[in-house]
Amino acid sequence: MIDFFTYRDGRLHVEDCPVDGLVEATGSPAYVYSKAALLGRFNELREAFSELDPIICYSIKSCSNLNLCRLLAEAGSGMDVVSGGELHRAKLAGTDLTKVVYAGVGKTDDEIADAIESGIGWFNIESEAEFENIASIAKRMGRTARGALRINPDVDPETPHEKTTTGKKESKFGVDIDRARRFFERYGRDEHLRLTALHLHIGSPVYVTSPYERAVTKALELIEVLKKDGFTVDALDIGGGYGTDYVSGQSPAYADYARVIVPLLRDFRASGGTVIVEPGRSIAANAGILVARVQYLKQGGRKKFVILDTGMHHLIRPTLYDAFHFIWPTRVGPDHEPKEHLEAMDMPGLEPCDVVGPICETGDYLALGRPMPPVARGDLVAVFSAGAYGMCMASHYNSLPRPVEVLVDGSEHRVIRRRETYDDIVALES
Ligand SMILES: Cc1ncc(COP(=O)(O)O)c(C=O)c1O
Ligand SMILES: N[C@@H](CCCC[NH3+])C(=O)O
Repeated sequence: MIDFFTYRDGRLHVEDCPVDGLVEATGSPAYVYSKAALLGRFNELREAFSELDPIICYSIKSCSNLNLCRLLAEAGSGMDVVSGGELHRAKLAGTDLTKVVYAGVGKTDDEIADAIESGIGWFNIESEAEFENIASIAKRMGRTARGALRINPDVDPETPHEKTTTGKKESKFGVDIDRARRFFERYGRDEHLRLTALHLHIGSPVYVTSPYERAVTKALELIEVLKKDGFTVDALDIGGGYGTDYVSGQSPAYADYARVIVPLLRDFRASGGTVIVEPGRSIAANAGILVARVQYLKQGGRKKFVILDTGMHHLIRPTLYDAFHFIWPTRVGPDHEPKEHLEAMDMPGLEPCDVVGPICETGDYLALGRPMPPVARGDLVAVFSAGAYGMCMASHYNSLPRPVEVLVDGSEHRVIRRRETYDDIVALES
């Protein structure tokens, strides 16, 4: 099982907190996070890449609750943001703003001015038009900002779903690597937006290390060419995308990625270059679960449906990317205590179920044909590895409130975002 989410005597615990007891107190559905898991992953990453002493910019989009951002900022993390709203969160979390990188293809004038005013580290520049706009805003403000050109190294990240590939040619993100020299020729001497860095982000999740190897190698070759052209690139942001265990043991450890990446960047670092990484999923995904209550069981033809009080409106990944999330009751008999996800689904006495939500969409499911131990109306189930791209992608579709968010620390738990009410849902409507 995943660290800090373990079964003891048939009861799922988050750290030392039994989940069923916790959810009796908070109600369901609930996103439940483990502080130790979150910080454990952050420290594991820092350790694995320590030789490069990178600026770690946690990717806020993956799980944006302020309490979690604050824990990471306190541990020394910078932030990767893609909007004014995320920059606002980074500020509220107490982030060192010089360690903020700002990506996104559609930054507005107001967002840009705010980021310049805030003194962020780098704008990750996604197009020629955007460069010109940021440079002219900085000039008007009498300020200087730093930019990193986002390049598409055109490597296949081998992500499991085409919707999460980003670093190939003809992607809306960044510019093709072949255009980079021209980009520097045109803009590399600007005084208000100093183009001194490169950025890449090849996709997410990337379960193999070789695409990083190819992408970083291409970036370093480009840096050499740019140097000969008379430009200095003193920072390289290699993005995020590291995998996580949706299925036990599915993903390489940070140390495996580092084994490939660190040697490539050793000389760049030794010559004074700054390395930046932007992990999101790999820090947050296995720090959180979504706990829901079984509302009804239903037979449809030969199919058995387990109908929950959560669904695609709270966790859209299965619907959007055909993503796998291990789902298991929070209380089980001795025959059904899971150790590994795939092995668990081979246990005797399971029945294939479609695990679905209350939303009026056929696509509203969390799993199809999934072997599950017997469950009854009123039981709680946990959807694992839901810490990243869970709550932050949740919606009010069908006017349903979003779940409460709870943080566990040892045997204590604390509500870090209260459950929404119906009044919250209509609060902004006149
Ligand atoms: C530019 C950028 N950086 C970082 C990330 C974080 O990726 P992940 O959560 O897979 O680490 C993303 C999302 O894919 C991204 O678009
Ligand atoms: N939201 C995604 C992947 C895209 C990450 C952001 N570029 C997921 O749930 O897996």
